[in-house]
Amino acid sequence: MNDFEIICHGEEETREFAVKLANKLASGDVIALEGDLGAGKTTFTKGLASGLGIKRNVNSPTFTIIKEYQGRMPLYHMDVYRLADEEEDLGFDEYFEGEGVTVIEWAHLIAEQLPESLLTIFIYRHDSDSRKIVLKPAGERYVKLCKEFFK
Ligand SMILES: Nc1ncnc2c1ncn2[C@@H]1O[C@H](COP(=O)(O)OP(=O)(O)OP(=O)(O)O)[C@@H](O)[C@H]1O
Repeated sequence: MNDFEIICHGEEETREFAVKLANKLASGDVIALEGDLGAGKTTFTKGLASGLGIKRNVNSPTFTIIKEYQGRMPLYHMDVYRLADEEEDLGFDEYFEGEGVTVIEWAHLIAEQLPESLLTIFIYRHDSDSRKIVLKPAGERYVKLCKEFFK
C-alpha cells in the first residue's frame, strides 16, 4: 500500500526517471537499490548522478565497494555484493549520517547496518527492454518524498 511503482520502457526512460528523482533528494538521503544482475541498478545510478550534477562517468563499484563522486552534493555509490565477511564493517554509518546521498546496490546483504529510514528501490525485468521500478519508502521523510514525486 505504501509502495509506488512505474514501468520504464528502455534504458533512457529509467535514466530520466532517476534524474527526476535526484532533483528531490537532499543531503543525508540513503537509497537501497535491489535487482538481479543486469536489472538496471547501475543505469539507474547513472541517472541519479547526472541529476545530482555529476559529470564523471559512473561505473559499477563492484570491486571497490564504494565510489565517491562530487556534484551539487557528494554521491557515495556502494555495491556490497562482493563484501567479504571479514570486511563487513566498513564504517557505513559515517556515510549514512554524513553529507551527501548514498546509494547501496544489494543493500539487503548489509541489512543490519542500514538506517531505519531509507528509500528502497527494486528494479524488476518486465521484458527485455522495460523494467518495473518499485519504490518502498521507510520513514516519514521518504513517504512524503514518494507521495509528492508520484502525485
Ligand atoms: N528499461 C531499462 N532500464 C534499465 N536498463 C535497461 C532497460 N532496458 C534494457 N536495459 C539494459 O539492461 C542492462 C542493465 O545493466 P546495468 O549494468 O544497469 O544492471 P545492474 O543491475 O547494475 O547489473 P549488475 O548487478 O550486473 O551490475 C543494460 O544493458 C541496459 O541497456
